[in-house]
Amino acid sequence: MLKTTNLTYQYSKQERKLFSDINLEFNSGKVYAIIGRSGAGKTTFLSLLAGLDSPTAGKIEYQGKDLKKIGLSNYRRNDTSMVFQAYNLFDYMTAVENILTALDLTSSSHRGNRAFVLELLKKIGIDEQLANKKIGLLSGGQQQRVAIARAMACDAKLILADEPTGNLDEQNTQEVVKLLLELAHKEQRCVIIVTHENDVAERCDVQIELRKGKLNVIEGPNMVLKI
Ligand SMILES: Nc1ncnc2c1ncn2[C@@H]1O[C@H](COP(=O)(O)OP(=O)(O)OP(=O)(O)O)[C@@H](O)[C@H]1O
Repeated sequence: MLKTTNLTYQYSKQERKLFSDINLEFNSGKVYAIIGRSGAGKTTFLSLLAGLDSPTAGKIEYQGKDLKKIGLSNYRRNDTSMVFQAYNLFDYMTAVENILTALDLTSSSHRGNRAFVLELLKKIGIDEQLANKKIGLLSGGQQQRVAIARAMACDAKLILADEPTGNLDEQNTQEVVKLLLELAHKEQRCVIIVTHENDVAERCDVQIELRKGKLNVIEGPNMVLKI
């Protein structure tokens, strides 16, 4: 679904290359965890996959088409959905309004469908009363679930999340990971997350470790492929 070829990035000519010649494929139906030390370049790597920035060299293809050809803003709008650690929800809107607003920006068949949004929120444990509260009145875990529901509501096949459990307690972390796994396994989406939490990474289908500008792929228990 998403493929990188010789992907290389450096912030500027004066800086060292953060990573180089990364060749990877991401497929639907799986959750990928990008792991590595602080400063290894995880967020930068994710932002390239999300079409927020362009590679210094190499390319990224989505369903066989270069992101440059698709156009980064088209790609972001139609094919991806991002879940940020800081949720990126509008405080002055309710949970339902946040998702309806996000849907308005897409070509989803669910645009304007309040009942659909309420049903989706209910599915992930946000009842109608909570769904109609202003976002600022919800807990961190509830807000993160709303952010995930927003990604679920949009039809994007690719869901990218930067530290989606970064500031959640153990129970909420488990629930959010379960939701992300369901998105991949039940809805055949491709989910790519950055995480520094080992127990979260271990529950994902594939772990990708970014280290010294190269990647190690760990698929399944104890299987390490060096590329
Ligand atoms: N806009 C920028 N300009 C120059 N250098 C940057 C910029 N953003 C990040 N960097 C540097 O690039 C390196 C990788 O940053 P990045 O945020 O991708 O790492 P990370 O692995 O996600 O780290 P963390 O786990 O701490 O969030 C760091 O050394 C960082 O200082």
